[in-house]
Amino acid sequence: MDKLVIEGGKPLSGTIVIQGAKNAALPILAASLLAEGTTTIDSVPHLLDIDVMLNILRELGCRAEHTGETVVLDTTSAHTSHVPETLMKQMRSSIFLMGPLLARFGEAQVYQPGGCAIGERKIDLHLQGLAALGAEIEEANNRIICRASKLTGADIHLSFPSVGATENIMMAAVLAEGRTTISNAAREPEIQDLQRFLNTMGAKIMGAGTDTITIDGVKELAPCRYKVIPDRIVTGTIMVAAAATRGQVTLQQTQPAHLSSLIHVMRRAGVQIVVDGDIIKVGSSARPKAVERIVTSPYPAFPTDLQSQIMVLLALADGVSILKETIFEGRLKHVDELSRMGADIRVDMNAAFIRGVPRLYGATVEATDLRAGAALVIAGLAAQGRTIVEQVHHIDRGYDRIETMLSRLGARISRFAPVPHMPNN
Ligand SMILES: CC(=O)N[C@H]1[C@@H](OP(=O)(O)OP(=O)(O)OC[C@H]2O[C@@H](n3ccc(=O)[nH]c3=O)[C@H](O)[C@@H]2O)O[C@H](CO)[C@@H](O)[C@@H]1O
Ligand SMILES: C=C(OP(=O)(O)O)C(=O)O
Repeated sequence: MDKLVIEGGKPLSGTIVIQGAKNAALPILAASLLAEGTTTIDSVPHLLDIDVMLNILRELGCRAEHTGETVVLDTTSAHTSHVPETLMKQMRSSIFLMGPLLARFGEAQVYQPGGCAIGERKIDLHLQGLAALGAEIEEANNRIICRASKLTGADIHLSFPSVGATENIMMAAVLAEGRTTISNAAREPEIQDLQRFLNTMGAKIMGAGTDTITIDGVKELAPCRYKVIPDRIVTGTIMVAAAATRGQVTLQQTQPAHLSSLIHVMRRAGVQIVVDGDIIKVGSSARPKAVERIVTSPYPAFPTDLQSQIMVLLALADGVSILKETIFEGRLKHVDELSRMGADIRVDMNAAFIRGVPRLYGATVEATDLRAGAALVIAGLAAQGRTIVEQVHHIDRGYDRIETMLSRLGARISRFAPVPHMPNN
């Protein structure tokens, strides 16, 4: 397992171009299955999750090449609706195959998806949505089989605005007969990106970005070329890293409108942020101020995917902050690791009470999930001394070579891969 070794205490400085969004690219790649032929997707980052998605698509019979930031995907010879269990287990986003497979083949044979251990992460809302469109669903042990000789539009109300369920239902409903309306839909920017992509393929979807999405089914979709939006969570991670190290960083090719809640919180913490078109400049020279209360909630509120990163800034702030996680019940595991670095944080139920300390100290810590890992990297950059972050594969799910990106900003960070064992003879 790779490790990151960080010599902390150096302010980040320089300019960085933000990668395409993992959480937009993954459903878009799955949705490409809906059209027969060659679709080209630009701005696709090199991530473990993207590799897994491309391997699943290959297993289904597609041809997929990822060169530079572009994926060329030929879905013509896709021939099976069965996603192997081993690939399903490698990430949560494997569940995105369910809607497109059902719409294209009238059947999807999948398994409970895997992914980071941040909560129970049920898929009941995905299944209820597909059932409302006419799918028959069989569940036995870990296996899920959805079948529908015909999908028919329906009015679907989500009891919670689940991002993945909204996307799966959109992807199944595009080829259904008639109109589907999703109410209490998730409003995340990645849903708007999926709508734009599907409409570029010839779908008729309106309303993404609001809580009501209307999908008028079409007979078929055509392949297209499409560019994925910038990754708002990677943008946010670098913004927090710049502030925590008291550096000056310019982030290019961002979508600042997608980060309003983070910008608001960081400004309350005393960080200077200048927005100019698609550029965000972050600068900080003083100790951050505590922020009384931050609550993670569905977009446009503060994102759960930036909760662990902002905690590092608050751990260094002057005063006491409260950070409440309402989306995933198991997403405060980084607290123990940050405490090993000198942070003073107490957890009560789903709330972290953070008493800021003047400095953190390097330690050997373990990335327990993707964003927890990113937070530990930020903590290591800001800390005095050497930090070793273990279980880096979690971070590789969402950051395209994080050490290369941070080295460009002057960070002292290197990756160490285990030396392969050489037999004596
Ligand atoms: C690939 C991707 O886009 N991942 C994002 C997506 O995950 P994901 O789509 O899995 O997140 P959801 O919005 O579905 O989940 C939010 C909450 O709803 C619950 N739930 C969800 C579905 C369901 O059928 N039943 C159910 O109870 C989950 O357990 C969780 O507590 O949105 C999350 C919330 O913004 C982000 O943290 C993830 O980075
Ligand atoms: C939780 C995340 O991703 P996933 O839904 O793919 O596990 C994330 O991106 O922070």
